[in-house]
Amino acid sequence: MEERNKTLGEFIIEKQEDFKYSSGELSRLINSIRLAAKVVNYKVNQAGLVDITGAFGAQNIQGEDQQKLDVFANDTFMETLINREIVCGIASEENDDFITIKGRDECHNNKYIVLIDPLDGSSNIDVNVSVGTIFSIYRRVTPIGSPVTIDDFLQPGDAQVAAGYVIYGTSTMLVYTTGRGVNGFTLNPAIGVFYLSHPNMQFPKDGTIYSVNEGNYVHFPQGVKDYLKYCQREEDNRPYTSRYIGSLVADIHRNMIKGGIYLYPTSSKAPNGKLRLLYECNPMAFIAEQAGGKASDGFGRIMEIVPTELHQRVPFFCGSSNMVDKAEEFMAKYV
Ligand SMILES: O=P(O)(O)OC[C@H]1O[C@](O)(COP(=O)(O)O)[C@@H](O)[C@@H]1O
Ligand SMILES: [Mg+2]
Ligand SMILES: [Mg+2]
Repeated sequence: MEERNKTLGEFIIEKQEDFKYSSGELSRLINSIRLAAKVVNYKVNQAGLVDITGAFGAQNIQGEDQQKLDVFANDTFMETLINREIVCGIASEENDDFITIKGRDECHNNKYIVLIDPLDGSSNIDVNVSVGTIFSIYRRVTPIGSPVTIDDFLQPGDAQVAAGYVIYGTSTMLVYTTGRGVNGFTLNPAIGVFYLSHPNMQFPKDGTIYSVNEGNYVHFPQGVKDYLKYCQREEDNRPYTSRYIGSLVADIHRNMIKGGIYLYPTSSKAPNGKLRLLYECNPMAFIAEQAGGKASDGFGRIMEIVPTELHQRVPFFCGSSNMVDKAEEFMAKYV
């Protein structure tokens, strides 16, 4: 079968031996995420027609006003993952704490845990701009059969078994890695099947796009300010183009295809940055590095950070390797 016409299901079966832990569960887990993504995609596409936009009327542990679609997406992914008996624990941006799941035998015999940002780019839901879902998969570190603990979730990004995202955009794509490169699948909405449309995705080493919320400029560290001035200076192939969608998944997806860097630095409003290490930065970093890009906190690899809290935030610089290197050069001047 021609590579590009392969379905996600066929790809998963074929690549099964590629998974770090060649077990049926991981492929069934990726398949579960595919199913949930289709349900969320259907709702995202109805956002203008049914009452699924606007605030839900509650705040999450991050102190953010939950949007109705945040809650719908969270419920959908949670129910799908719980009912499929593959994972022993789930942590979500929308849940204060992680949840543990017992198998049919009422024991904790499943070996994978999932961390998820069910709806990324919440500020864009009501204005018909691309949003996404981000997921990160680990093998538990506590003994199989014993109760899941926070230690199973506080693992560095380098321990991820798989990670990926769904982008609900002009088309809906599922992009994921199991540590053997990055592959992108586009949904044919007419028949509800994901097809391999972007095999072996690669981050260009260089780019001319930088993505940052420049509204926070005055609060940025001096190294970031200097790097942005470098991007804007009339030299070589600069000034670069500034493109910021406000949905992490969409900004990084575009930069992975075209070349570019995404930055969410610290600021007075976000002393540790805004993005969460476990279910935003680590999975996007795994994707970026597997595609030949880089992901840093401004000084070192994101995936080497040893987490201390479920919802901890970190500064995030992610994209074309030469651009991340240059940004780190400017940051290093002020340590
Ligand atoms: O509006 P800001 O402060 O620029 O933040 C935008 C960033 O915040 C996020 O929306 C955070 O994700 P959530 O929408 O999942 O909370 C990112 O997707 C995006 O890159
Ligand atoms: Mg997010
Ligand atoms: Mg979110």
